Amino acid sequence: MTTAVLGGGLSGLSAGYYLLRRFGKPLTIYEASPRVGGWVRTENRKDRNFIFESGPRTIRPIGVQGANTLELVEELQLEVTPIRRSHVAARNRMLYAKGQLCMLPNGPKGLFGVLPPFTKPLYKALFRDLVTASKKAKLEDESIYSFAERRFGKEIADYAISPMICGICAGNAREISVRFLMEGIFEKEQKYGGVLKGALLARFREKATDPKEGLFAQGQPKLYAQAQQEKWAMYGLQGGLENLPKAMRKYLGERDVNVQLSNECRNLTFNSSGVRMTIKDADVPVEHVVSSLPAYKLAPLVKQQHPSLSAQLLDIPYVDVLVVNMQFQGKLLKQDGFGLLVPPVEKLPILGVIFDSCCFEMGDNTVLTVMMGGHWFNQWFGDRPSPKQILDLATSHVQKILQIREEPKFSRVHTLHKCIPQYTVGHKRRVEGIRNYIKTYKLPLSLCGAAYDGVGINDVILSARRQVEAMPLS
Ligand SMILES: Cc1cc2nc3c(=O)[nH]c(=O)nc-3n(C[C@H](O)[C@H](O)[C@H](O)COP(=O)(O)OP(=O)(O)OC[C@H]3O[C@@H](n4cnc5c(N)ncnc54)[C@H](O)[C@@H]3O)c2cc1C
Ligand SMILES: C=CC1=C(C)c2cc3[nH]c(cc4nc(cc5[nH]c(cc1n2)c(C)c5CCC(=O)O)C(CCC(=O)O)=C4C)c(C)c3C=C
Repeated sequence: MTTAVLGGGLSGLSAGYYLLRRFGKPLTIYEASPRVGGWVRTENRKDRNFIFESGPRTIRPIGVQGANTLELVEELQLEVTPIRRSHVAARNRMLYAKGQLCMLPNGPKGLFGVLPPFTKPLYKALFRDLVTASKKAKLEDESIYSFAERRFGKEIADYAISPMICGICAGNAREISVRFLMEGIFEKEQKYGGVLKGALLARFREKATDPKEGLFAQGQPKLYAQAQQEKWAMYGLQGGLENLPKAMRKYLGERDVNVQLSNECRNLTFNSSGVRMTIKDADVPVEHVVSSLPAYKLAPLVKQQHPSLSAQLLDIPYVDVLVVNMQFQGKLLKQDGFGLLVPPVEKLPILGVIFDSCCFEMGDNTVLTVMMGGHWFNQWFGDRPSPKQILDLATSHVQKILQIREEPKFSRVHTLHKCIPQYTVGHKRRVEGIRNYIKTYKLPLSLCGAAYDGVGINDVILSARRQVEAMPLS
């Protein structure tokens, strides 16, 4: 079967990897830009011993998705930098709220004291869940904010859940589906009438299944076993995360997979023998296409023949994020940790700050990444400030919150346009609708990537694998 992949981000490269494994060649990956990696981008300042990441920097080694990525990392022989659960970056996560830096609890003891910004011990929120009956009418979906408020109260929704949503999709918890992060918890709550009740009763009443079953023919990946044994909370890659797409490109290239850079796909026409792709201005026929493109980029390609599919794809919204990387000379942080998030109720123009030089060894440097915008991009940055204004805003907030007097020695400002999809209420149904359309019209098209099955690195790699494995063999 002749296959093509659209997009050379992590999901497209993964689709290439799994297609090669399942179907062999011929296989071509078309990438619009002159590089692979999509949002994964590292600036490695070897001369000064620090790294700037404008996209992701860590991966979680958890669950089936985590094991799957580690299998790939092992196959590519990449050098990982584990962050163990005992590491300060895994233990210390902070909020900036009510004018102060607040450490989030990192163990059961933290449930019993009153920890700012919360005004009551957290066990009371759990008690509330235990004694609050669920609504009689079962819900298909709701926002993660309304779920958290309903079960645990407004304070948890404002100061725990809302910042967490900012730190994963730069989104507004009042719009994001509870199924995005808490599908299992939500379903048990609906079934058993409470989160704690659900967790306890499901233990006795439901048979546990191993979601990894069937995924690893030769047993679970060695690196995954090592991560579990050594209690990794997350990991990065030596030299930065961009080494992952670079290594994938090299691996595919060495096996004669054609990775065509600066080759944008401009149209797709489906016919009885497959698909005709318009790549730049040339017509290229293939039997099956795997698209890893953001949904809003795929929409115009199918609009002519399938306007309804195109409209459904456009129903998946995206947000813009501003990323400001800064390097300071010397160790300047008073409190080490992964970083801080700013709850949206604080109404500040920053979403949070990541303490890169605490997560990874960067010599005598303090490296920070400030993230801004997301759901609130237009509210704060609608009049398109200059990079200098953005840098000044980020610097002044870092100086105030972290009590740093210095100016950054090096900095970078990136505007990431439509970089992260928003799984708003009803997302799961929306994706089912899109995939059902493709099935009904028997289109030789598979969809993977951040738009559909999860926004993290692990999710997009597994999404590619599952889509390739679901393709018919001929
Ligand atoms: C600021 C930020 C921080 C993040 N942090 C983390 C983190 O810490 N951990 C984590 O797990 N995940 C993180 N993520 C998420 C992670 O980066 C994404 O899950 C992942 O990069 C998405 O990969 P993708 O291949 O699905 O999409 P993309 O990276 O968007 O790749 C799509 C590719 O398609 C190409 N393309 C577009 N149109 C066309 C066309 N018409 N023809 C051909 N090619 C085209 C694009 O140029 C691009 O290369 C973060 C994301 C952002 C934005
Ligand atoms: C502490 C500050 C953080 C900021 C600021 C932040 C911004 C930010 N993150 C994403 C996208 C993702 N982040 C992911 C993981 C992740 N992010 C943080 C913290 C901040 N993120 C942490 C501690 C983690 C690790 C998760 C954990 O261990 O609990 C992920 C992957 C999620 C997954 O399922 O693995 C994504 C995706 C954006 C877009 C963003 C911009 C504001």
